[in-house]
Amino acid sequence: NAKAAATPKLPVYGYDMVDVTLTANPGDLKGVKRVLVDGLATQGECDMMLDLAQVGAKPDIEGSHWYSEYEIFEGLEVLQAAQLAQQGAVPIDSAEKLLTLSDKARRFVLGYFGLPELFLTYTHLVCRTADANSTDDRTDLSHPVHADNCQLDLSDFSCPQVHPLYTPRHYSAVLFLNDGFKGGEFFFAHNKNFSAQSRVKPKCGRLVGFSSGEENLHGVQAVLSGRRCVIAMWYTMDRRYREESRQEARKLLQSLQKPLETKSEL
Ligand SMILES: O=C(O)CCC(=O)C(=O)O
Ligand SMILES: [Fe+2]
Repeated sequence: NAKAAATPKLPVYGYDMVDVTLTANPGDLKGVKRVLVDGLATQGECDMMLDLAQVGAKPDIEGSHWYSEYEIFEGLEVLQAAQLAQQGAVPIDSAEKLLTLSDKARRFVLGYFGLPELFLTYTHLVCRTADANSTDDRTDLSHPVHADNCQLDLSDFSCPQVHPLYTPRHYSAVLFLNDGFKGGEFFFAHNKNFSAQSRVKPKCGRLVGFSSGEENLHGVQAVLSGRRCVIAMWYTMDRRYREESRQEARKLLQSLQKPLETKSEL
């Protein structure tokens, strides 16, 4: 494999990034601000997130206008995860890991794209599960082609940034947690005809990162069978829009940590 011989090296962005390897660069992905890496999470970490989703992810009513009628769409936010830990429904470590993994992804995107500052504005652990009515000849998408920070207008393909639906999002990333389902590929799309420019096959630890504007139209192919889980993340360079609930989640988790064992010897 000629590509393997010339695997480009990534700069190391932190002590916990040494296992992160570049899988596709903007050129491979047929766009400008796009990147694909592997190794951002270990199998153990993916399993923790899958277990967390299994217990905590709940059907998303608000999103119901866009997701496929053949799939169940469930999500969990960071504060909800911390609250589940408080109730003893999930391990504290798992709720903590949702925070640390999403922050690791943030630091990677910040470093790779050479940004001065970057804040998470929303973090969502999300699973899409094919339901009993799903058939292999389905032609719909799990997530229609869209841009993350503007509202694509299909009449003229303009993409106005309309509030309040879209807070200022500058970068997006998706950390894939599993494979073993049918369909469910992420793809970048051409403007106008929406055909795929490049595709990403989900697997544990794989991260796709990209700028959130109309230059990065993307979608998700139908999940034909099984369950596909990811951590979806949106980032902003404007600190006024950072995800407040992360602080709250962190505080709550810190209050739950066992105090250090008191030493018996005096
Ligand atoms: O799950 C994915 O691969 C992408 C989802 C997405 O694009 C979104 O939620 O905006
Ligand atoms: Fe998106």
